[in-house]
Amino acid sequence: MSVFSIHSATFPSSHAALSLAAQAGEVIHDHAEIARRLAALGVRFERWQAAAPLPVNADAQTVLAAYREPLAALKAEYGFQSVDVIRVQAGHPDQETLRQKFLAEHTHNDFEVRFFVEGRGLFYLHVGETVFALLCEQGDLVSVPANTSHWFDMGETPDFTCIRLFTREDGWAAEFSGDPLPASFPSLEGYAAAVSALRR
Ligand SMILES: CSCCC(=O)/C(O)=C/O
Ligand SMILES: [Fe+2]
Ligand code: NI
Repeated sequence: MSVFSIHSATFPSSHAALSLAAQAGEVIHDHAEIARRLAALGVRFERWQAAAPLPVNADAQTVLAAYREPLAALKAEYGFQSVDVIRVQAGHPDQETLRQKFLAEHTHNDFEVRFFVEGRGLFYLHVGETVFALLCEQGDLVSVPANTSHWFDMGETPDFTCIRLFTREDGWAAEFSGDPLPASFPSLEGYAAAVSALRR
């Protein structure tokens, strides 16, 4: 279940799930409603299905082949120049380096498009004084507009595979803000626990 929630950018908690539950302004679970709210921010959020079942831990070529048609449509629509597949699971040799890189607030001068082939991850979008948390899961396609501040948490025990599309040949490039804001927000695990507590 994808989840979208809205916070003040001055959210004071330090990884406290209960305090998130108490302070979250609004938490939305309905995919169509999440998509509608995100569209107002210029974010595209869709649910996709693989044309064929994918073997677990399929290689990049197999993953890209499974989504050939929707990817071709996206490339035609936006002129993407390069595509990659990123898979990070617990025990990945670069797990901590990658986690810290994506946890740092950054922007791209490029439109960021990510499709979750497997697993899950948590995007935080920082727009003005508001932070929007978006828990993405297998099947979710999300775009982040160029120059929108954001960060991403894969969690302490990461498990995700994403297709990433870039409008530049050289792929991932980011500008880091150095803003300490991400440290005051819950991790993927803390966030997931808080939203499931809210549903009980
Ligand atoms: C969810 S794909 C890995 C993270 C990434 O590429 C990115 O740009 C996060 O902001
Ligand atoms: Fe990014
Ligand atoms: Ni800021």
